Amino acid sequence: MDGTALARRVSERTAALAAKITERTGTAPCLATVLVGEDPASVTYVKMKQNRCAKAGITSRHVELPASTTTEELVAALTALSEDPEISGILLQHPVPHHIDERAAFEAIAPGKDVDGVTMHSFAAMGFGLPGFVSCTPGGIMRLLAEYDVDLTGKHAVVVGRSAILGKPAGMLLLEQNATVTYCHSRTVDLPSIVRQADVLVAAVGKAEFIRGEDIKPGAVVLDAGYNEGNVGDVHFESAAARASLITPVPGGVGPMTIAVLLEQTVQAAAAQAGLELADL
Ligand SMILES: Nc1nc2c(c(=O)[nH]1)N[C@@H](CN(C=O)c1ccc(C(=O)N[C@@H](CCC(=O)O)C(=O)O)cc1)CN2
Repeated sequence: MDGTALARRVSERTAALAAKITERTGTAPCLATVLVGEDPASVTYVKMKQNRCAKAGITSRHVELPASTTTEELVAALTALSEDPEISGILLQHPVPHHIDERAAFEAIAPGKDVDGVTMHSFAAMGFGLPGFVSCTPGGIMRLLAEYDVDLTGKHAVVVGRSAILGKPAGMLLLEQNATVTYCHSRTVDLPSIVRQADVLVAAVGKAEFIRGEDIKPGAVVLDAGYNEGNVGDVHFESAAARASLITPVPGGVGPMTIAVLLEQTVQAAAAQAGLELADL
Protein backbone atom coordinates (compact mmCIF):
# COMPACT_ATOMS: atom_id res chain seq x y z
CA MET A 1 0.00 0.00 0.00
CA ASP A 2 1.51 3.27 -1.13
CA GLY A 3 1.06 5.79 1.68
CA THR A 4 3.21 8.42 -0.01
CA ALA A 5 1.00 8.51 -3.10
CA LEU A 6 -2.25 8.55 -1.11
CA ALA A 7 -0.90 11.24 1.24
CA ARG A 8 -0.04 13.38 -1.79
CA ARG A 9 -3.59 13.09 -3.13
CA VAL A 10 -5.14 13.85 0.28
CA SER A 11 -2.82 16.84 0.73
CA GLU A 12 -3.68 18.21 -2.71
CA ARG A 13 -7.35 18.28 -1.68
CA THR A 14 -6.36 19.82 1.66
CA ALA A 15 -4.35 22.54 -0.13
CA ALA A 16 -7.30 23.36 -2.38
CA LEU A 17 -9.58 23.70 0.67
CA ALA A 18 -6.98 25.76 2.56
CA ALA A 19 -6.79 28.16 -0.40
CA LYS A 20 -10.58 28.55 -0.44
CA ILE A 21 -10.71 29.19 3.31
CA THR A 22 -7.94 31.78 2.98
CA GLU A 23 -9.84 33.47 0.15
CA ARG A 24 -13.11 33.53 2.09
CA THR A 25 -11.74 34.57 5.49
CA GLY A 26 -8.58 36.49 4.59
CA THR A 27 -6.60 34.24 6.92
CA ALA A 28 -4.88 30.95 6.21
CA PRO A 29 -5.55 27.96 8.51
CA CYS A 30 -2.85 27.82 11.18
CA LEU A 31 -1.41 24.80 13.00
CA ALA A 32 0.41 25.38 16.30
CA THR A 33 3.18 22.81 16.80
CA VAL A 34 4.39 22.40 20.36
CA LEU A 35 7.67 20.63 21.05
CA VAL A 36 9.03 20.08 24.55
CA GLY A 37 12.72 19.24 24.70
CA GLU A 38 15.06 18.30 21.87
CA ASP A 39 14.42 14.63 21.14
CA PRO A 40 15.97 14.34 17.64
CA ALA A 41 13.17 12.17 16.19
CA SER A 42 10.50 14.55 17.51
CA VAL A 43 12.40 17.55 16.09
CA THR A 44 12.38 15.79 12.69
CA TYR A 45 8.66 14.93 12.82
CA VAL A 46 7.70 18.48 13.81
CA LYS A 47 9.80 19.90 10.96
CA MET A 48 8.15 17.46 8.55
CA LYS A 49 4.73 18.66 9.75
CA GLN A 50 5.69 22.31 9.32
CA ASN A 51 7.07 21.69 5.81
CA ARG A 52 3.93 19.85 4.73
CA CYS A 53 1.81 22.65 6.20
CA ALA A 54 3.73 25.23 4.16
CA LYS A 55 3.21 23.19 0.98
CA ALA A 56 -0.54 22.97 1.65
CA GLY A 57 -1.00 26.71 2.33
CA ILE A 58 -1.38 26.20 6.08
CA THR A 59 0.69 28.50 8.27
CA SER A 60 2.32 27.10 11.36
CA ARG A 61 3.30 28.66 14.63
CA HIS A 62 6.04 26.79 16.41
CA VAL A 63 6.28 26.78 20.19
CA GLU A 64 9.52 25.27 21.51
CA LEU A 65 9.80 24.67 25.22
CA PRO A 66 12.83 23.44 27.17
CA ALA A 67 12.97 19.88 28.51
CA SER A 68 12.72 21.35 32.04
CA THR A 69 9.18 22.69 31.36
CA THR A 70 6.71 21.74 34.10
CA THR A 71 3.26 20.28 33.51
CA GLU A 72 1.75 23.59 34.69
CA GLU A 73 3.83 25.62 32.21
CA LEU A 74 2.93 23.30 29.33
CA VAL A 75 -0.76 23.37 30.27
CA ALA A 76 -0.60 27.19 30.36
CA ALA A 77 1.01 27.32 26.89
CA LEU A 78 -1.59 24.94 25.42
CA THR A 79 -4.46 26.83 27.10
CA ALA A 80 -3.19 30.09 25.57
CA LEU A 81 -3.09 28.49 22.11
CA SER A 82 -6.56 27.05 22.66
CA GLU A 83 -7.86 30.55 23.36
CA ASP A 84 -5.94 32.23 20.52
CA PRO A 85 -8.32 33.00 17.62
CA GLU A 86 -5.43 32.92 15.12
CA ILE A 87 -4.78 29.23 15.82
CA SER A 88 -6.93 26.63 14.01
CA GLY A 89 -5.37 23.46 15.40
CA ILE A 90 -2.84 22.35 17.98
CA LEU A 91 -0.28 19.56 17.87
CA LEU A 92 1.65 18.58 21.00
CA GLN A 93 4.44 16.31 19.82
CA HIS A 94 4.55 13.01 21.73
CA PRO A 95 6.46 11.93 23.76
CA VAL A 96 6.99 14.76 26.25
CA PRO A 97 9.70 14.42 28.94
CA HIS A 98 8.83 11.84 31.60
CA HIS A 99 8.28 14.30 34.46
CA ILE A 100 5.37 15.92 32.57
CA ASP A 101 1.81 14.63 32.95
CA GLU A 102 1.17 14.16 29.24
CA ARG A 103 -2.54 13.41 29.71
CA ALA A 104 -3.05 16.69 31.60
CA ALA A 105 -1.24 18.48 28.78
CA PHE A 106 -3.32 16.88 26.03
CA GLU A 107 -6.50 17.80 27.92
CA ALA A 108 -5.51 21.48 27.81
CA ILE A 109 -6.12 21.39 24.05
CA ALA A 110 -9.59 22.71 23.20
CA PRO A 111 -11.65 19.90 21.58
CA GLY A 112 -12.33 22.09 18.54
CA LYS A 113 -8.58 22.49 17.96
CA ASP A 114 -7.63 18.87 18.69
CA VAL A 115 -6.60 18.16 15.09
CA ASP A 116 -4.21 15.42 16.30
CA GLY A 117 -7.08 13.51 17.96
CA VAL A 118 -5.43 13.12 21.36
CA THR A 119 -7.99 14.44 23.85
CA MET A 120 -10.56 12.43 25.82
CA HIS A 121 -13.24 14.24 23.83
CA SER A 122 -11.84 12.96 20.53
CA PHE A 123 -11.21 9.50 22.02
CA ALA A 124 -14.84 9.27 23.13
CA ALA A 125 -16.07 10.37 19.70
CA MET A 126 -13.96 7.63 18.09
CA GLY A 127 -15.31 5.12 20.60
CA PHE A 128 -18.93 6.10 20.01
CA GLY A 129 -18.46 6.28 16.24
CA LEU A 130 -19.42 9.95 16.27
CA PRO A 131 -17.99 12.70 14.04
CA GLY A 132 -14.86 14.32 15.42
CA PHE A 133 -11.14 14.47 15.00
CA VAL A 134 -9.44 11.07 14.82
CA SER A 135 -5.96 10.21 16.05
CA CYS A 136 -3.83 10.80 12.99
CA THR A 137 -2.03 7.47 12.57
CA PRO A 138 -5.20 5.37 13.09
CA GLY A 139 -7.03 7.80 10.79
CA GLY A 140 -4.32 7.30 8.16
CA ILE A 141 -4.58 3.52 8.53
CA MET A 142 -8.34 3.64 7.94
CA ARG A 143 -7.86 5.82 4.85
CA LEU A 144 -5.35 3.32 3.43
CA LEU A 145 -7.74 0.43 4.04
CA ALA A 146 -10.58 2.32 2.33
CA GLU A 147 -8.35 3.31 -0.61
CA TYR A 148 -7.39 -0.31 -1.18
CA ASP A 149 -11.03 -1.48 -0.85
CA VAL A 150 -10.37 -3.69 2.16
CA ASP A 151 -13.78 -4.79 3.46
CA LEU A 152 -13.39 -5.11 7.22
CA THR A 153 -16.76 -6.64 8.01
CA GLY A 154 -16.30 -9.86 9.94
CA LYS A 155 -12.53 -9.78 9.53
CA HIS A 156 -10.30 -10.57 12.48
CA ALA A 157 -8.23 -7.43 13.09
CA VAL A 158 -5.34 -7.83 15.49
CA VAL A 159 -3.81 -4.65 16.91
CA VAL A 160 -0.41 -5.15 18.53
CA GLY A 161 -0.03 -2.16 20.86
CA ARG A 162 -2.36 -0.29 23.16
CA SER A 163 -1.16 3.31 23.33
CA ALA A 164 -3.79 6.02 23.72
CA ILE A 165 -2.97 7.72 20.41
CA LEU A 166 -2.28 4.68 18.27
CA GLY A 167 -3.22 1.12 19.27
CA LYS A 168 -6.41 1.80 21.23
CA PRO A 169 -8.01 4.22 18.75
CA ALA A 170 -6.94 2.01 15.81
CA GLY A 171 -8.91 -0.85 17.37
CA MET A 172 -11.93 1.38 17.96
CA LEU A 173 -11.98 2.60 14.34
CA LEU A 174 -11.63 -0.98 13.05
CA LEU A 175 -14.47 -2.10 15.32
CA GLU A 176 -16.63 0.72 13.95
CA GLN A 177 -16.11 -0.82 10.50
CA ASN A 178 -17.39 -4.18 11.83
CA ALA A 179 -14.06 -5.94 12.26
CA THR A 180 -13.65 -8.35 15.17
CA VAL A 181 -10.81 -6.77 17.09
CA THR A 182 -8.18 -8.35 19.34
CA TYR A 183 -5.69 -6.15 21.17
CA CYS A 184 -2.27 -7.59 21.99
CA HIS A 185 0.37 -6.01 24.20
CA SER A 186 3.49 -6.72 26.23
CA ARG A 187 1.60 -9.01 28.66
CA THR A 188 -0.19 -11.01 25.96
CA VAL A 189 0.48 -14.72 26.29
CA ASP A 190 1.63 -16.44 23.08
CA LEU A 191 1.45 -13.37 20.86
CA PRO A 192 2.51 -15.23 17.66
CA SER A 193 -0.51 -17.56 17.90
CA ILE A 194 -2.85 -14.53 17.90
CA VAL A 195 -0.93 -12.64 15.20
CA ARG A 196 -1.22 -15.77 13.01
CA GLN A 197 -5.03 -15.45 13.15
CA ALA A 198 -5.07 -11.86 11.85
CA ASP A 199 -6.83 -11.08 8.59
CA VAL A 200 -5.82 -7.48 9.25
CA LEU A 201 -2.75 -6.78 11.36
CA VAL A 202 -1.87 -3.38 12.81
CA ALA A 203 1.65 -3.36 14.22
CA ALA A 204 2.14 -0.57 16.73
CA VAL A 205 4.64 -2.17 19.08
CA GLY A 206 7.58 0.21 18.89
CA LYS A 207 10.13 -2.58 18.36
CA ALA A 208 12.05 -2.79 15.10
CA GLU A 209 11.07 -5.74 12.88
CA PHE A 210 9.38 -7.43 15.86
CA ILE A 211 6.79 -9.22 13.70
CA ARG A 212 8.18 -11.70 11.21
CA GLY A 213 6.73 -13.19 8.06
CA GLU A 214 6.34 -16.66 9.53
CA ASP A 215 3.65 -15.28 11.85
CA ILE A 216 1.64 -13.57 9.09
CA LYS A 217 -1.47 -15.41 7.91
CA PRO A 218 -1.24 -15.95 4.13
CA GLY A 219 -3.30 -13.22 2.42
CA ALA A 220 -3.39 -10.94 5.47
CA VAL A 221 -3.45 -7.15 5.19
CA VAL A 222 -0.55 -5.71 7.19
CA LEU A 223 -0.29 -2.12 8.39
CA ASP A 224 3.06 -1.26 9.92
CA ALA A 225 2.67 1.77 12.19
CA GLY A 226 6.21 1.46 13.55
CA TYR A 227 8.61 4.39 13.33
CA ASN A 228 11.78 3.03 14.90
CA GLU A 229 15.22 4.59 14.59
CA GLY A 230 16.64 4.47 11.09
CA ASN A 231 13.18 4.43 9.46
CA VAL A 232 12.57 0.79 10.40
CA GLY A 233 9.06 -0.52 10.97
CA ASP A 234 7.69 -3.01 13.50
CA VAL A 235 7.29 -5.65 10.78
CA HIS A 236 10.09 -7.45 8.94
CA PHE A 237 9.01 -6.25 5.51
CA GLU A 238 10.57 -8.78 3.11
CA SER A 239 9.35 -11.89 4.94
CA ALA A 240 5.91 -10.38 5.69
CA ALA A 241 5.42 -9.14 2.11
CA ALA A 242 5.92 -12.70 0.86
CA ARG A 243 2.75 -13.78 2.71
CA ALA A 244 0.58 -10.64 2.91
CA SER A 245 -1.90 -9.65 0.20
CA LEU A 246 -1.34 -5.97 1.05
CA ILE A 247 1.33 -4.39 3.25
CA THR A 248 2.54 -0.89 4.05
CA PRO A 249 6.28 -0.24 3.81
CA VAL A 250 8.35 1.87 6.19
CA PRO A 251 9.14 4.46 5.00
CA GLY A 252 6.30 5.36 2.64
CA GLY A 253 3.28 3.72 4.26
CA VAL A 254 1.46 4.79 7.39
CA GLY A 255 3.89 7.66 8.26
CA PRO A 256 3.03 10.03 5.40
CA MET A 257 -0.68 9.38 6.01
CA THR A 258 -0.29 10.44 9.67
CA ILE A 259 0.77 13.90 8.52
CA ALA A 260 -1.80 14.07 5.70
CA VAL A 261 -4.61 13.44 8.21
CA LEU A 262 -3.20 16.09 10.58
CA LEU A 263 -3.27 18.71 7.82
CA GLU A 264 -6.70 17.66 6.62
CA GLN A 265 -8.12 17.98 10.14
CA THR A 266 -6.43 21.39 10.58
CA VAL A 267 -8.30 22.65 7.53
CA GLN A 268 -11.54 21.10 8.83
CA ALA A 269 -11.02 22.89 12.15
CA ALA A 270 -10.34 26.21 10.40
CA ALA A 271 -13.52 25.85 8.33
CA ALA A 272 -15.62 25.03 11.39
CA GLN A 273 -14.19 27.98 13.32
CA ALA A 274 -15.03 30.30 10.41
CA GLY A 275 -18.57 28.91 10.22
CA LEU A 276 -17.91 27.46 6.75
CA GLU A 277 -19.26 24.15 5.48
CA LEU A 278 -16.47 22.27 3.68
CA ALA A 279 -19.01 20.89 1.21
CA ASP A 280 -19.91 24.46 0.13
CA LEU A 281 -16.33 25.55 -0.53
N1 LIG B 1 1.29 14.21 18.85
C1 LIG B 1 1.73 13.16 18.12
N2 LIG B 1 2.91 12.64 18.40
C2 LIG B 1 3.33 11.57 17.68
C3 LIG B 1 2.57 11.05 16.62
C4 LIG B 1 1.32 11.63 16.35
O1 LIG B 1 0.56 11.21 15.45
N3 LIG B 1 0.93 12.69 17.13
N4 LIG B 1 3.06 10.02 15.82
C5 LIG B 1 4.44 9.57 15.99
C6 LIG B 1 5.48 10.13 15.11
N5 LIG B 1 5.04 10.85 13.92
C7 LIG B 1 4.40 12.00 14.07
O2 LIG B 1 4.47 12.71 15.02
C8 LIG B 1 5.46 10.45 12.62
C9 LIG B 1 6.38 9.45 12.43
C10 LIG B 1 6.81 9.14 11.14
C11 LIG B 1 6.30 9.81 10.05
C12 LIG B 1 6.77 9.56 8.66
O3 LIG B 1 6.19 10.06 7.71
N6 LIG B 1 7.83 8.82 8.49
C13 LIG B 1 8.36 8.61 7.17
C14 LIG B 1 9.84 8.38 7.27
C15 LIG B 1 10.56 9.54 7.86
C16 LIG B 1 11.33 10.35 6.89
O4 LIG B 1 10.97 10.41 5.72
O5 LIG B 1 12.30 10.97 7.32
C17 LIG B 1 7.67 7.40 6.54
O6 LIG B 1 7.17 6.52 7.26
O7 LIG B 1 7.63 7.37 5.31
C18 LIG B 1 5.37 10.79 10.25
C19 LIG B 1 4.95 11.10 11.52
C20 LIG B 1 4.93 9.82 17.40
N7 LIG B 1 4.53 11.02 17.95
